[in-house]
Amino acid sequence: MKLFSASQIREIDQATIENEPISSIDLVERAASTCSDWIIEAYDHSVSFHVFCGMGNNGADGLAIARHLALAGYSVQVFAIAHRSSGTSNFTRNIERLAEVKLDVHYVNAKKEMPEVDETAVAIDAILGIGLDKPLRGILKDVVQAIQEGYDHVISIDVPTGLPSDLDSTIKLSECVEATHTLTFQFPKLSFMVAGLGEYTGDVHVMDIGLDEEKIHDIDTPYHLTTGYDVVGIRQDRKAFSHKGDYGHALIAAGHKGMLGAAVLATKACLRSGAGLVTTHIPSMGCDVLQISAPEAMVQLDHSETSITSIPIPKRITAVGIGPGLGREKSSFNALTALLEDVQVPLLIDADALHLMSITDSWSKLPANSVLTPHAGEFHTMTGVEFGDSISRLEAARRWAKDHHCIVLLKGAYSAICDSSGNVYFNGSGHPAMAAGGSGDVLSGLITGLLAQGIAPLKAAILGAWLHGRAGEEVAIDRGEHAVVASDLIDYLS
Ligand SMILES: NC(=O)C1=CN([C@@H]2O[C@H](COP(=O)(O)OP(=O)(O)OC[C@H]3O[C@@H](n4cnc5c(N)ncnc54)[C@H](O)[C@@H]3O)[C@@H](O)[C@H]2O)[C@@H](O)CC1
Ligand SMILES: Nc1ncnc2c1ncn2[C@@H]1O[C@H](COP(=O)(O)OP(=O)(O)O)[C@@H](O)[C@H]1O
Ligand SMILES: [K+]
Repeated sequence: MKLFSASQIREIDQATIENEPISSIDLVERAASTCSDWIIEAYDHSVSFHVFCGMGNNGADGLAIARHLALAGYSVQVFAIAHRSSGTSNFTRNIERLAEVKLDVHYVNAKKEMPEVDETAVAIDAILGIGLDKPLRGILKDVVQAIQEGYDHVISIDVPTGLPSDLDSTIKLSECVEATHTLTFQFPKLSFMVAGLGEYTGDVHVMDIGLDEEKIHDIDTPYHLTTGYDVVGIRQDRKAFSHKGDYGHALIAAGHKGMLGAAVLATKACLRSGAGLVTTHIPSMGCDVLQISAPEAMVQLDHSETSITSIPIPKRITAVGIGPGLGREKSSFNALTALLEDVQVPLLIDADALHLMSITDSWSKLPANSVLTPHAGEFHTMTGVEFGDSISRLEAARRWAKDHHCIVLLKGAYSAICDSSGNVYFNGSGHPAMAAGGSGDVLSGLITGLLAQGIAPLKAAILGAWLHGRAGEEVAIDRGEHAVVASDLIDYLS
């Protein structure tokens, strides 16, 4: 799915109005009825809705939603926030239409005019959407604060009020509605994808409002969100007369004393990727551990008992993954450097291997099209980008992928897969249950196995991240989000 900036979304809105054709007021009506349908499905009549509306089109959506909910028999109160002297024509027309359901509008000019809140009240935030063009001040700031303080449950329409939609917005986040649900029109907004901003949306629900498909197709954007639809066909169905040799042979180089579990996790995930054969190179002390926990894998033992010191590449290997639990010893660095010179097949670099390359500044040796899978900490070591600044981190990852002709899979809640042409594919699956040690080892084993099957590096990264996240979602349902460990993810790979 393509993701767009606020100005591109306006262009698509406009194209819809002109080409369908549909009037702006009818488009607002369509947007509002998709939201009210969703709300009616999700809430019974024991709740009462306090609908807060700005004076632009987001507010117009709110007024129309209020009308639909009143028609459906809900208790509804409507509050218009007087942040400017007059509303848009869509706003004014929807104010008039409230008379059809005998709803009054309460204009809020000061915080003290906010309603009393009881435990049945659910706030609907239709104050500002993609039109946010400056930080909230005055009455807007006060109202957002009052919503934050007063309501446990908030449904934001399109965008939580106060949240910039774009990644390059110059508006510093100050006051912002923290939504329970965000009903967003047609596309999640770019800011939803990054830490520090995405937290404000709560659960995101995409409302299809039938925007112009041709325009969506024609407008270029570097940003994409992977959905189940996007990964269909990346991995081919297995052929009836195929054999293991048809599905590649992966080499995993992982583990040192005290971190052999990382090698086990990566190996088991690689086996579950569909790769025909998996060989794991480990320190010799790991032999029994690996053979018992992953009997399907072949083991190649290092001369060293406790760490990896050289990595011969067996014949007919079709992809190599290096890094999980590798350790940071000089001898392992030497093994890594020799591997970089020898390797002729797709390569994935993760974890300690990324660290070793960073502290020795060995990036010039990186083979083109390699897949790197850093988390924020590893990416900080690679580039020096501050840990807390998710937008700069994303930009730096895009630059890095371009400069080094590689794929950077920046891990996080919406992992960002950056390619060498500047595209970013956010991963749309996943669950916070996955925020636990070893999850990343599973991902790197899985992607290595996909590379081994001949899937191109970008597609392997996209599919691997998707399957990994789906496993997290499924296991969180079955085990409960607190009890998930990385091994569980392997059991749920499909
Ligand atoms: N254009 C269309 O036909 C559609 C628009 N839709 C809705 O329209 C919204 C966008 O509408 P608008 O462009 O009217 O913008 P908003 O309703 O988001 O904002 C209204 C106006 O408030 C002002 N404003 C922004 N930030 C402010 C601040 N911090 N302090 C004071 N004033 C501020 C701006 O002048 C802005 O244009 C979308 O988010 C969506 O909810 C949907 O109904 C779908 C169709
Ligand atoms: N809140 C979250 N939501 C979705 N996925 C997450 C979340 N937190 C972590 N993950 C995923 O879990 C994995 C964690 O990887 P990583 O931090 O490298 O773990 P480790 O180093 O312990 O193996 C990544 O793939 C990341 O995308
Ligand atoms: K809003």
